[in-house]
Amino acid sequence: MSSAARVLPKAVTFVTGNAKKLEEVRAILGSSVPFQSLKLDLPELQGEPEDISKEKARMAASQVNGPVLVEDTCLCFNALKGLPGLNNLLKAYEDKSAFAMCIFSLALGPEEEPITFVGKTAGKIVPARGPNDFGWDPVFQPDGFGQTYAEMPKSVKNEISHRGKALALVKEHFASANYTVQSGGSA
Ligand SMILES: O=c1nc[nH]c2c1ncn2[C@H]1C[C@H](O)[C@@H](COP(=O)(O)OP(=O)(O)OP(=O)(O)O)O1
Ligand SMILES: [Mg+2]
Repeated sequence: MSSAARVLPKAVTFVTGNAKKLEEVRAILGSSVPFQSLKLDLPELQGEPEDISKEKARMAASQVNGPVLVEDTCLCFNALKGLPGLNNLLKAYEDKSAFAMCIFSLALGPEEEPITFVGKTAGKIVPARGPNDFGWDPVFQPDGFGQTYAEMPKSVKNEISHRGKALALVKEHFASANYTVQSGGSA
């Protein structure tokens, strides 16, 4: 079903201070979701992941005064009942299973209810292998693979990752929502 195009006052701003994240988001979204990026100082909130993400989107949308996409990621340990935690803490537990979770929230403006998109990839915590340039990539080995995130080619990580799965939903949303940017709004 196609619906009338929703006109946005300007292009979506992806708010992050993390360059590695931005690199992956660019690679995964390509030209399917036009966006610009911006680093904002936003408080790190406490609470349920989806609530935190929505609140972050609301705050970002009011600072930008326009549509924003925000993202939070955690590595959650099943031994700790899904809590994010320090890898060292896990040494005390037999159960090394974990999942990587990514939540994006899209707020079309400061007064609009954010929409969330969640991606999860199950795996286990292993002794570090591979390049050490992005967070916990060297210690997370996704189920069904012999390599850690850090050892995989980027294209493989992006295909199967928590971020890739969440962004597939973001892409679907943009494809069906049919947003257009007001002329004069930055591209
Ligand atoms: O795919 C990933 N592979 C490995 N490590 C990752 C990944 N994605 C996030 N990370 C790390 C970065 C940060 O140490 C922590 C929490 O991330 P998180 O709070 O969402 O990111 P951040 O504060 O660096 O950036 P932002 O400005 O977007 O909130 O997990
Ligand atoms: Mg953060």
